[in-house]
Amino acid sequence: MEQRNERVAVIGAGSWGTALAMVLADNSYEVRLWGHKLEQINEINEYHTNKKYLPEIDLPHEIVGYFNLEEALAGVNTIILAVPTKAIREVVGKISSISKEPLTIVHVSKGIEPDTLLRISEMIEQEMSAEKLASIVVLSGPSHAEEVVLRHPTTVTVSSKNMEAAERIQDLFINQNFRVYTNPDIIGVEIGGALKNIIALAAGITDGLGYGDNAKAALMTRGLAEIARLGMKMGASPLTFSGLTGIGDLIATCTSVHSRNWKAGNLLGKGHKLQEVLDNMGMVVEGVRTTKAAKQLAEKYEVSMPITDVLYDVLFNDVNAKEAVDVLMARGKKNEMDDLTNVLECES
Ligand SMILES: NC(=O)C1=CN([C@@H]2O[C@H](COP(=O)(O)OP(=O)(O)OC[C@H]3O[C@@H](n4cnc5c(N)ncnc54)[C@H](OP(=O)(O)O)[C@@H]3O)[C@@H](O)[C@H]2O)C=CC1
Ligand SMILES: O=C(CO)COP(=O)(O)O
Repeated sequence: MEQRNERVAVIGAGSWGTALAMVLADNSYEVRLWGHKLEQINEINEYHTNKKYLPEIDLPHEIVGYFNLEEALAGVNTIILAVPTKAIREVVGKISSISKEPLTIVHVSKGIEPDTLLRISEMIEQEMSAEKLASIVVLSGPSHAEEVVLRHPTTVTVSSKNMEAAERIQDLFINQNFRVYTNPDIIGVEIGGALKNIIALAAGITDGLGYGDNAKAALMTRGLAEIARLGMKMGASPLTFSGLTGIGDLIATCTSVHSRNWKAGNLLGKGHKLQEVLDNMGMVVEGVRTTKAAKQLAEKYEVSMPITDVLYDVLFNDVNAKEAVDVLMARGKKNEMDDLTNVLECES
């Protein structure tokens, strides 16, 4: 395929940034992959590998690694921002001070900032000078990097306040293996992607405790109910939670050995301490910080989020994982239709 004229810079050379760079290279764009570790960038350019994050994979030679951010951004008007939520402000601040042209920023991170309780698109809006920002687009959905780089069929969703920009990004990424949908509900898309990590941690814990499929199905179903309850209060459409960035990503993350959130939960369920688990993971486990943020959001919006509550206690108050499950099971009786009725009321 002939190379397309547009250059795209992927900012963040971890698992997801590298996988998305490969999709763009498959689509014949000139891809610049920026990372903040010189040794890793040298590895990408000399050996065409990124062994720490994707050990088995050879990268296409069209992907060029950049260590200098100014050089990576030169002549570029679309960037893919693929750093953990914790690093968003620092990295976007640097981009804002360097960029010369208005940029479309496609963020692919799944988190909420504790304390400010902002979604990632809102954090970007705060850090980027208005005159340097063309549009913000979020790309989310059930998409483990490890499968995307094998070109296994994957579906994702893009959303933005500016749907023309979202459609442009749909065209940028879509190919035979990577199918991209649009959804105008940016709140629902960002909330679903961030909060499924909490439930994936919890699913890992019950698997680690040896509880099996019934417990996991219960967590996923009741987890989606509490995500949707909060999301609707924040202004999301309930329908988004039955889409790719809701139930779709929840299934992928709660049931996959690739998920870092599931893996971390699994180790916690087996009795390991949180700090030890995080120290050994070597990659981001977004759900830990997001649990803090979601607990604060539940208080702010006065929404009941029992799974988030007990997970918070396991992570931050040293509550034993088995006791936390006992707390969930001993809650007062409920009518399952209460949540479903809320959804119908919201739709009417
Ligand atoms: N992995 C996946 O399959 C998917 C991930 N996501 C989301 O994408 C986001 C990124 O995740 P992922 O790539 O998997 O994470 P990884 O842990 O695999 O990689 C994160 C990358 O960001 C870099 N980084 C961290 N802090 C900074 C900083 N301050 N400045 C510059 N670079 C920094 C890391 O560098 P260093 O090597 O130095 O740590 C690393 O290269 C997360 O929000 C995640 O939820 C979404 C969908 C799929
Ligand atoms: O979001 C993901 C897949 O859609 C990746 O999940 P983890 O961060 O748990 O690996």
